[in-house]
Amino acid sequence: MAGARGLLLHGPEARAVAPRTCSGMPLAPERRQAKATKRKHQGSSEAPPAKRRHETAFLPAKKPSVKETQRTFKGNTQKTFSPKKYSVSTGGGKQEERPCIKTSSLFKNNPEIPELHRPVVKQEREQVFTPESFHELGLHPHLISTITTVLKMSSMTSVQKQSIPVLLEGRDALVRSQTGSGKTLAYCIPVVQSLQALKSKIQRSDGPYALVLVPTRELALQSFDTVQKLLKPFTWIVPGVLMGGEKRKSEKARLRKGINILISTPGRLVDHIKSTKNIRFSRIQWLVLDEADRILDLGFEKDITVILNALNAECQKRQNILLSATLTEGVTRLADISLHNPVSISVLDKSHDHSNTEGRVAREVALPQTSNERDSFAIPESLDQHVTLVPSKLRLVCLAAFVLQKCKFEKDQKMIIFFSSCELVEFHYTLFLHTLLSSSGAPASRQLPSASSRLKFLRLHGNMKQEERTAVFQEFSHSKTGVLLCTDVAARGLDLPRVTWIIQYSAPSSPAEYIHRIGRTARIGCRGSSLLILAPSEAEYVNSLASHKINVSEIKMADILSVLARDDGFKRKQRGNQKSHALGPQEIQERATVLQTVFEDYVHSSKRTVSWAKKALQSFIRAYATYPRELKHIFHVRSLHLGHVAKSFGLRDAPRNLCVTSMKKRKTNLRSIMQSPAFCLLRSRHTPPCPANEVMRGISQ
Ligand SMILES: Nc1ncnc2c1ncn2[C@@H]1O[C@H](COP(=O)(O)OP(=O)(O)OP(=O)(O)O)[C@@H](O)[C@H]1O
Repeated sequence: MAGARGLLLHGPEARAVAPRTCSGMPLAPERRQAKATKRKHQGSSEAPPAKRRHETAFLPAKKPSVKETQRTFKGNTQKTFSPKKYSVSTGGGKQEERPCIKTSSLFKNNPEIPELHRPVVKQEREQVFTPESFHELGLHPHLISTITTVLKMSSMTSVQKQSIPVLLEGRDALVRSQTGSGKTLAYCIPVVQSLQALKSKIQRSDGPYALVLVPTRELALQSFDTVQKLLKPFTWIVPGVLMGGEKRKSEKARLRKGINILISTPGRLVDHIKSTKNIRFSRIQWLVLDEADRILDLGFEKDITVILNALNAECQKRQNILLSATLTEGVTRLADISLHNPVSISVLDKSHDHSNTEGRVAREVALPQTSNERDSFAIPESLDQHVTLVPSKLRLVCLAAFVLQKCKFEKDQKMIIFFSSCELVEFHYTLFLHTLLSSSGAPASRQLPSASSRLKFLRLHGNMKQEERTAVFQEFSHSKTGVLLCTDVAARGLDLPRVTWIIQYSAPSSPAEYIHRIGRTARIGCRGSSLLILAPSEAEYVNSLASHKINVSEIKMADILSVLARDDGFKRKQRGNQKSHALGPQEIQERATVLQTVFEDYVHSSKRTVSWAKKALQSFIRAYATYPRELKHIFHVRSLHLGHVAKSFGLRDAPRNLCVTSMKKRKTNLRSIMQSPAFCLLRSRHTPPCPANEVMRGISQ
């Protein structure tokens, strides 16, 4: 079984992997194929020799010769440990004798890790700060004092220096600058400056003068917070946020009272446009689309059209701004229809092209039309990007070792780990909570992550209730340390201070996604690092990144695993007077096996946990099948070795009856379902919209 791939799913298991909406509801009943058909092996660099078929077999119960007990990382609970034979117990410390299991070796029959011949490319650079202060902009003195005393900022960033005067002149603009370069204030300052200066003083009951659209709820909250701070001296201007997750009734009540600067996710606004009579746009002077390309990615294009039509019906003249760190063809199209004679602002440091000129700011009138202009991205200079190649079997231990290395042995580390689906986030979050926390001195399972002072896990994804999402966002934001496991819901625009590491455990599906994920660190000139974890068969992705002027340097898997040598909690118990090995590769491998065993113990502690791990594996495969066509030669389900991937879910054997063969059909079905009016209505009523790709990958807002 370990070698079986591409098996069909049917019955209850098929329902378990049926594509879901953000709230976890099945999108539509789909016809399942009645018969299971096995796919033949196809050549792949992940395919190990035939021997592997015998590796992961459940053996009949056999009395262990030496009494063995559960391992935790503390290293003092176990009596003996054998990587081949051991008993299983629950993560909560309750011992439970199980049949003796024979596990496959983590380090045998893995595909070879290829040498990475990465092309070194010259990355685009932007200068973050300028020497100029906000005083030079001619802003209201109270606004300046708010910026300097409340926000504690003195000099402008490049994008602010370039955008604010243009926007104060009344021009439309398409603004592109690297992540964490201060784009939010680049539009908030001119909006507040112009609204406070209006001759007839704004009344709350006037309704919106400015409308800011953002793709996610967390970003809506964050932008609202910034606007609120800037408005401190101008108490007559009222900001407000609409973002779903809150009762529509209370949002309606706030709209009725009046909101002058309205920040919203597109879906929720459309909802109100259709159902709330109190929403008026006759006074709108500003329309801002922040993270414009993401708004389109998430399938909000229709919603944007509804909003533009509603605005145009009531007011013709307004200033429009589109902002993002990355631009897509869709944004250029959107710019064409929503911007009037715009200025295109791009903050690229061209000093390496013009040896005697300083980093300068490009202020172009023409919008970037060619894919070349769009496809190369500036990355903060203070961001060190890494990649590591890890065979599928070793992915989980490698991730855990990296987390332990940073968060247990180094000070003040704050990390975000990106996964491709809500299910994957939930799985790894729960697994780490029940296994890794016990190693750091916390009283084992059923403990809230915050119970451990050394390791703290949080998670954020679209299947969570809004109150929980907000609480996690706030907690991680204010925390000095911790590990946030999340979907791409946290990839855009979120300004989470002091994040030191970004891990991409699931590779992104586009360079833009890559840029935004890593952009959660190294913000506003701070230092930060990122690590992309790839399988050996995915090594070519490094070249794909290089074609977008993205440079990554390699960290060897062995170096990541070597951290296990620092913690005797992973040590294999020696029998009798047996001398401990020197901490060479052999000992590291043994310790990695101990770590893997802890995961497997937890996963196999009950039928429920096994089935939960299988569902997570299904979600992984489903997500893997949805990489865009241009990346399919790198990420193709056929190159996955199911038995090996299963191991990275703590499963000792490749589950039967997993289906990946009907993905294509399902994808088509999903697209048509999502485009149907019924689905649009459903998603606007119950959930924020997800693009077809994201629903299929299980990602939701
Ligand atoms: N002039 C400034 N001086 C110091 N800090 C600033 C300045 N402008 C903005 N910041 C801070 O920089 C951080 C990043 O700003 P912001 O979130 O606006 O970046 P961004 O360009 O929108 O990033 P992304 O593309 O990821 O959305 C914020 O914490 C913000 O408060």
